[in-house]
Order: sequence, then C-alpha cells, then structure tokens
Amino acid sequence: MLTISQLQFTWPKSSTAVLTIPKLHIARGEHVFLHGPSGSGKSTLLGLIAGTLDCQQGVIEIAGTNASALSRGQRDKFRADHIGTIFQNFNLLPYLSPIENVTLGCEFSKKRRQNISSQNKSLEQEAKLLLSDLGIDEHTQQRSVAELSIGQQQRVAAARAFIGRPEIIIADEPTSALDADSRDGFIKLLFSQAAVYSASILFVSHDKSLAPLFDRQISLPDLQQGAPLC
Ligand SMILES: Nc1ncnc2c1ncn2[C@@H]1O[C@H](COP(=O)(O)OP(=O)(O)OP(=O)(O)O)[C@@H](O)[C@H]1O
Repeated sequence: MLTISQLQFTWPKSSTAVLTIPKLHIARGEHVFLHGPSGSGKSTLLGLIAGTLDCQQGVIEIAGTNASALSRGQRDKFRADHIGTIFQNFNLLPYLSPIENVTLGCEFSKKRRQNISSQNKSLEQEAKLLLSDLGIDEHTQQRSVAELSIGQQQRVAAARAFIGRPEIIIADEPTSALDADSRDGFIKLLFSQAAVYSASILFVSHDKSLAPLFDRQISLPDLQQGAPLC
C-alpha cells in the first residue's frame, strides 16, 4: 500500500538531511506504530507521505501511484482521494456539527463520494453510520463540535478520516490528550473501522505503551539506519 525507497529530505537552510530512509513498506491492512525522539523527523515523514512537503529525493509510492512524481496540485487531489488524516489538534470546524465535519472529509474528492454512492448510501447516511460505529450517538451527532469532549472530538476526526474509504490513514499523536483507557479504546475503534475495508494505518506517537496493540512498530532512528524492517 505504501512503499518508500531511497528517500532523503533536507529542510531549507539546514546543512544535513533530517530524513534518510533506504526502504519502508507498509502492506494493505497493516497497522504500523512509528516512534522516535522529539525532532527525529516523524512529522516531516508524515508530511512527505501526505504530499504537503515536496519529496526532494527518492520515491514514495501509495496505492500503486508514484505520489512523489506528482505536482503540488496533483498531490492535493491525490491526498483527498487516497489518504485519511487525524492530527493532534483534530482540525475540526467548531461551529459545525459532527455530521457536517465528517462529510467535509469528502468535499474535495469525487472518488471518495463515488465510493459511498456505489454502496447505495448518501454522504450523510455514511457520516452517521461512521459516527455511530465510533461511539457518537445520534443526539451528539447533531450538536456543535465545540460542545464535545476531547475524546468525542477525536472520534469525529477519525470518522472524517475514514469517510469514503481512503486506502491509508495517517495519524500524528491523535491520542496525546487522552488517559490510558481512552487511548486504548480509541485505537481499538480505529482498528475495527480499518478492518471494514482493509485500510492501512500509520500511527505516530511518543507513547510506546501503545506499540503492542499494532501489527508492527518502527523506530524512526532505526529506519534511518536501514534496519531490515520491510
Ligand atoms: N518548517 C520547518 N522548517 C525548518 N525545519 C523544520 C521545520 N519543521 C521541522 N523542522 C526540523 O526538522 C526536524 C524534525 O522535525 P519534526 O517535527 O519532523 O520531528 P518530530 O519527530 O515529529 O518531533 P516531535 O516528536 O517533537 O513532534 C527538527 O529538527 C525540526 O526543527
């Protein structure tokens, strides 16, 4: 689902590369936990995979497409079609309801909207189903997101990532504001949703106690040294 080869990335004005990754492969449906010290380049790697950063050297192949060869505009469209994202601050629109926030996940992707209509469902029906599966009841689905707890907002952000069945979900520290029980519960919900259509998950966190829940864990410093991880 995701294959990276010979990737190198240097920030402007820096004399050394922050990332040098010989090889990384994540299979379809695989759940991978990525950890590493602060400043080791985890968010930079996610930015390169998501296509918000230009790949300077190497190849990033996602769902059979060489995403690193696309223009910036093509990468924006590619991301909308194929990648669901969940970030630490969730990036939800607070004055909209959970349903409205989740349907926005398909706003820029005809492909994701088609994936839903091919199952004979409307966008709103799919948003409601996802929110229910992720534990947001019908009453809460209609409220304004600003009135929801952090845990509820996090589940809305997850539903928005999954809507329209993107092949890969990338998550950057999405559980940092939660207690240990809520963190485990959230990750299990994430996995059960991913299992519905074999989505791959790349999950970044400092909290190594979460690693055993995943199929595989990767240390970014090890990856940079080219340890046999794929
Ligand atoms: N926009 C930027 N411009 C220049 N350098 C940057 C930029 N963003 C990050 N860096 C540098 O790249 C390195 C890696 O940063 P990055 O945020 O990817 O690390 P991280 O592993 O995600 O850290 P953390 O765990 O603290 O979030 C750091 O040295 C950082 O200073």
